[in-house]
Amino acid sequence: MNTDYDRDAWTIALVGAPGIGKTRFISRFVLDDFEVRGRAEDLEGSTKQGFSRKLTIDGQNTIVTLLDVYSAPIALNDNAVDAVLRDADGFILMYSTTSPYSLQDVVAYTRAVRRAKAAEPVLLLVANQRDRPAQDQEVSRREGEALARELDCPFTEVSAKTGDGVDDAVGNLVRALRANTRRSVKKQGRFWGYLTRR
Ligand SMILES: Nc1nc2c(ncn2[C@@H]2O[C@H](COP(=O)(O)OP(=O)(O)OP(=O)(O)O)[C@@H](O)[C@H]2O)c(=O)[nH]1
Repeated sequence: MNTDYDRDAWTIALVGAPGIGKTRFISRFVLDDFEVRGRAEDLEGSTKQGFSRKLTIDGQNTIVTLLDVYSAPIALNDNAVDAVLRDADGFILMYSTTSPYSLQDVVAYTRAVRRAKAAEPVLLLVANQRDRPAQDQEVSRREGEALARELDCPFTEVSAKTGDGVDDAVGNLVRALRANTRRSVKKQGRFWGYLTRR
């Protein structure tokens, strides 16, 4: 039995406009279920509680906890929400491809995340609802990519409904978080080396 999951544990907060599919994304990732019912009912309406799944990414056992951060605009200036954001390791900035407004909102949510975190946060821009029919698609891939360049973070498209891209999105964010930790450990090493040489 492998017991080393908690050596690689990450908390990821989902932020974005109301009604774009954050809860369904969590349900899909944690329970492999889209319809929020039964056990998944517990996913609704939480701020601080996360929903965790054990999985293996690149051969390393991992626990990923997803937090559905309350998304009402007022929460952008809320101390309780700031505290939740501060505790998260990484962030999924989500919008829906069916809502240009939700794309615009990402900028304000990103600002809230950057304000809450002391160091530069590890971000992933995620476009949800890619399964919806062409006539419902109001935000192009190109617009998503342009915003990702502006925010200086990677970008991916998913569907919480079909599950397409969901595990890959979380996996890629975990890889970025691991790389970020290795970089800061290296920096700390250089700092200690500098101090001990003096
Ligand atoms: N077709 C399709 N519908 C989706 C998808 N994701 C979410 N939805 C629908 O969008 C609606 C809102 O989904 P939620 O997961 O509750 O959205 P939310 O962002 O958590 O909403 P708040 O809790 O208000 O912040 C639901 O009716 C879902 O069925 C998706 O990938 N594809």
